[in-house]
Amino acid sequence: MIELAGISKTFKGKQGSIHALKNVSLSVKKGEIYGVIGYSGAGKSTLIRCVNLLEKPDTGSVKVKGIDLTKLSTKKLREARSNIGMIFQGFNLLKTATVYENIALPLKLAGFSKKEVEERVKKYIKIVGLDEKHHAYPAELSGGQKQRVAIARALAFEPEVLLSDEATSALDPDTTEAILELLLKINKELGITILLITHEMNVIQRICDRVAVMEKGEVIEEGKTKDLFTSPQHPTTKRFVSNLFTHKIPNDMLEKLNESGQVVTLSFFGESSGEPALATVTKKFDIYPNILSGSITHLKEDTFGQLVVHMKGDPAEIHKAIRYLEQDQVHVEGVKISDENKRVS
Ligand SMILES: Nc1ncnc2c1ncn2[C@@H]1O[C@H](COP(=O)(O)OP(=O)(O)OP(=O)(O)O)[C@@H](O)[C@H]1O
Repeated sequence: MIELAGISKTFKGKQGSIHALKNVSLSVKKGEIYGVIGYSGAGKSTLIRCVNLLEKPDTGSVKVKGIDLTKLSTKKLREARSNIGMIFQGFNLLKTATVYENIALPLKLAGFSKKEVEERVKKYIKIVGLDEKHHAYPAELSGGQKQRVAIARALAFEPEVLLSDEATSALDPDTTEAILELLLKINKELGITILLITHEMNVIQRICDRVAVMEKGEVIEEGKTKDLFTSPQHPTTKRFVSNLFTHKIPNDMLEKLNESGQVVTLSFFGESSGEPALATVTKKFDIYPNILSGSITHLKEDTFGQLVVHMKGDPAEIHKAIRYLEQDQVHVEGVKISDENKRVS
């Protein structure tokens, strides 16, 4: 649905050139939710703005549904853009217009008939759950409600692609969760392909099928969200994942426990596969596992769990137990003593 190939973008500033994007390529399939994550300045905003050509790349092609937008005339580009909705961190609502008008005005300007405008506004206000708020002004709405209006405004054009530029970054955790649920609903029920940028790993974890990690204008790692959680490769990806699971085992405790066995992190998918596997190895091998900490979190279509376990026993038995767990689809990693003392590396 979206194909970016060899995108580069340089900004000329007072202090010289800034290479915001360096030869970035990525591909988003139809019906997918694709996330781009990176720390501030990584180039995420520039990248997403290149998709609808709010920012024109210096080199590379931007294909949406097979059409290279960089090659289109102004008129054709305007048409192509109507198939690409966008939502922003700051909502971008008209303060002096009601919820209804905020959604209706862009449609009117685009030439939709009065009847069509009315039908679409009503339909999408309902979909985003703001039926009671037709006549409210933005100042009377919470952050989450404002983002719902912005989503309805984007959906009213019935686009096949929705771009989300840090849409939940200004919201509290509960409201973020509700907006992510809404994005999931839009993706599933309306079949809209979503490309989002974020600096929050929980957004990726909760709704994205695939993810690209950006740093200094480049994609440093890319893959299925599931794979990134179990075996992140790049140190930056590892940092993002470990920030989500902070199983803090104090260094002195770790040293002591390692004298009588090994402390490991077990990562697994599915709500219950970790503990039953652990129960089985206890029966099969001469080891005594003790759970030190654990957590389970929801991915888009799965659950992901981590247990930090002290495996007490003979090293040969522990080794056999670990092999057994790995064959049972449990990812096992030793917990190292670290400066940060957060989690596994
Ligand atoms: N219009 C511009 N003029 C000059 N430099 C720019 C411009 N837009 C972005 N940059 C620079 O390009 C780099 C990438 O910026 P970008 O906003 O794409 O990163 P980001 O990952 O979205 O960061 P943030 O999360 O802080 O928005 C930064 O160094 C930024 O200062």
